[in-house]
Amino acid sequence: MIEQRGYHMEDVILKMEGITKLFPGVRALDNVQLELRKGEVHAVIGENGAGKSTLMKILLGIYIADEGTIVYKGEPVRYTSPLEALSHGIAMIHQEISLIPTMDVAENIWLGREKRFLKGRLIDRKARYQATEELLEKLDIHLDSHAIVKNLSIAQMQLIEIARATSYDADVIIMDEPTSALTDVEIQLLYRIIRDLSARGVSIIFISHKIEELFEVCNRVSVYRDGHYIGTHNCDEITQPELINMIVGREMNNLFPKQEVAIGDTVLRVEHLSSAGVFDDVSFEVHRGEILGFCGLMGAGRTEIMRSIFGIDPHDSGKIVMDGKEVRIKKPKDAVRCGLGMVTEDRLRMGAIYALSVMANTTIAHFYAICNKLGFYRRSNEMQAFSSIRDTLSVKCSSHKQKISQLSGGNQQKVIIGRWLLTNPKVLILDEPTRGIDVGSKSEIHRLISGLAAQGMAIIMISSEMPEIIGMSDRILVVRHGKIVHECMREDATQEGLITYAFGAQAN
Ligand SMILES: Nc1ncnc2c1ncn2[C@@H]1O[C@H](COP(=O)(O)OP(=O)(O)OP(=O)(O)O)[C@@H](O)[C@H]1O
Repeated sequence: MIEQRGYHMEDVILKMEGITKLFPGVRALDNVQLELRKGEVHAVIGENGAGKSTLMKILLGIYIADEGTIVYKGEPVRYTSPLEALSHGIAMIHQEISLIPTMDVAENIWLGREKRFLKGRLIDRKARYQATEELLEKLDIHLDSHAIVKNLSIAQMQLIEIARATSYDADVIIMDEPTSALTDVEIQLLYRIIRDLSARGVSIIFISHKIEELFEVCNRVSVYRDGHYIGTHNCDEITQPELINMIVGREMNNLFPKQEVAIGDTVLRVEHLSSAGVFDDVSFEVHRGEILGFCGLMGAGRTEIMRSIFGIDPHDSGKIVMDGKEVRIKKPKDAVRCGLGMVTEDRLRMGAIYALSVMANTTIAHFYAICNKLGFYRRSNEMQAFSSIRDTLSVKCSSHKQKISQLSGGNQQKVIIGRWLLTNPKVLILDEPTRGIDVGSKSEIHRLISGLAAQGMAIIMISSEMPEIIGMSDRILVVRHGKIVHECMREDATQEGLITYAFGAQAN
């Protein structure tokens, strides 16, 4: 828990009250409130579509509330743009990286506000790099201020975003799922930065779906559900199950509903697969009905191995064998023909077609199956396929015609996952299937994955969440620096053991 010092923790810096926001056909927020105190880390939590982003967008002036008031530092305010909010000390760090890839770290941080001389005609480059180094040092971020952003990892980019927000001397920083692309070590660094900012009196709004992390880093938590405010608690006065109850509005006693399934024959065998500098001599097999978990640190090569098996990226050597026969997969189309399906990690960028409806986005990879025997499109088949996914994954949308772009981030993800679930492959590869997805829907997706395995599908699941890997997999492989370094059965897996192998230390 963070200690507050040097100011009164009771000082309220921001109060949003009675906030209501209507979109055509949706009451996104209904009489909602949020109270932020000086120097606190305040978690904002709720299911996908609960209204968290809409509330933040109202604070930043991206949307105008239909009703309600915002009082900031004792004054009623109504900003008209994020830039205006920023100039008053409210900064937001988005999940999507908003840096310019071809510029370096320092240029990105000070873009548009560099120190100038010669009547503003020349930028003071020396001052820019000096200020960057001081800023990075203060935050203990080890990055070269001259490094070009496109050569950095997503995690490093996120750290630059954080550095940029702090460089504005913001009083309030909103962090939208800040740890979703970070490794365990970077998460610890981020927590330290947050504690440090908080100790200096900066208030942080922390949006996250990872319940455990709230207890590690937040002082209070406000819960929202279906556009309603449910309540606010001190994190040390509420238990994890109580919080989950508030979020989902019902008892959740089985977070990992894994069914015991008899494991069948080998479906997919990968032999000595290598790609120079990316992964090396990877061999494994997966059986019918089995859930094979792939864990490891971010950047360990798990995604790259799967992308190569699925034909998105090439490999240099090795064999892929499906049902006993060697197959050549050069592009994803070949993989689909062999009976593979893959839900990629960056499914929103790779998968969502924003101009199309929720229904079209769900059924697009399933098109032939929704036609009748003569090959004519059947709307009723499409409706049925869509409804089954909408209901199983609780996709929140106002109608099947709604544009996917209007759905909350988590609901968009559910649609893309649902799309692949409909194609009924022999082997389904899921890369971080529940990242960004709320706790209730997570458990629905787990139930669905487990149900698919029970029907004989082989599942390969990459996840960075250890409880998810251990809770769902029959067998677990640990990848480190592009190699499989450990294999264990579910009953022998412990979080500490897996993490030890992932970090490369010797486990006992
Ligand atoms: N521009 C829009 N047009 C129509 N409906 C919208 C728009 N933006 C949001 N909504 C709706 O408002 C509701 C709240 O969405 P919001 O994005 O605030 O949820 P969220 O809590 O941030 O969810 P997530 O965790 O999935 O990001 C959803 O039902 C969403 O479909």
